[in-house]
Amino acid sequence: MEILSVRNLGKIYKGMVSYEALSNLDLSINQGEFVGIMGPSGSGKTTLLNMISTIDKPTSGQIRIDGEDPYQLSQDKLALFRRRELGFVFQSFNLLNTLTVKENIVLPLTLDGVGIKEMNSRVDVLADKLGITSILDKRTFEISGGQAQRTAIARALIHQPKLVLADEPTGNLDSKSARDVMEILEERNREDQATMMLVTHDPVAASYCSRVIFIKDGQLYNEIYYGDNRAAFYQKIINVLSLLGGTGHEFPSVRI
Ligand SMILES: Nc1ncnc2c1ncn2[C@@H]1O[C@H](COP(=O)(O)OP(=O)(O)OP(=O)(O)O)[C@@H](O)[C@H]1O
Repeated sequence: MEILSVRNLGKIYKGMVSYEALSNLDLSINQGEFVGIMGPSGSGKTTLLNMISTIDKPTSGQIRIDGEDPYQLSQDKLALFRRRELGFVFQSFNLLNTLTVKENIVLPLTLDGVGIKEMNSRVDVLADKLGITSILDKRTFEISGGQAQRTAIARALIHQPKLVLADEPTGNLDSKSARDVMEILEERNREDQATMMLVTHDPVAASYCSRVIFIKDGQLYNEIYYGDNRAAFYQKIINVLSLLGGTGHEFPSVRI
């Protein structure tokens, strides 16, 4: 079943000089897929993510999430749609520092008026899966970057959204924590069929996806699927990146 459908998407930033950041982009993500988006700096990844996460409006084309065109919704319904149907994971974690880990995780449920018992049971199950049970009562300044990102992932998954959108989720982590976070995302995708789209510069992170889509100059460049194993997929990703161009800084060639 198709969860995300992007058709003929175009975005022109208007200013002193207009800039076409995306043009005629088609993309579709099925239920249970874990899709990585890669491309050189300035290729349009963030623009695409902003359109899908309903933060910014496309200039042309159409986006449907589970059959719904979010841009046809009123402002109120759009806010509700974003909160209920989407989950977000950011590079900078975006946790609220005045709240505990647990309070951060249940925030989407609190806003939706879910009962305490239901909330507690969902947190317990998810915290166990993510290995953060022992830090649930800590404040965010008392936990590590890796633990903060796991907390953010728990918050993104707690309301069982249709689509989880992750923007460079490993960007602020050391390589060990980055792998842990990717393993957790991959596990939740595989075991719970959580549908995910991840924008990343990191080929190691991308190698945990089931498919990687490459964008160049605002257009689809190529896509590759996970084959037999992660090492081989990583190598395929590196090969496409080297064809795409870009600097070593943009695409760190960390070995697996
Ligand atoms: N608000 C804006 N106004 C004008 N141009 C913009 C705006 N936002 C982005 N752009 C331009 O659109 C193009 C695509 O930008 P975008 O941020 O989507 O790229 P990206 O692939 O996410 O890059 P990076 O990997 O560096 O984050 C770039 O050339 C950028 O300069």
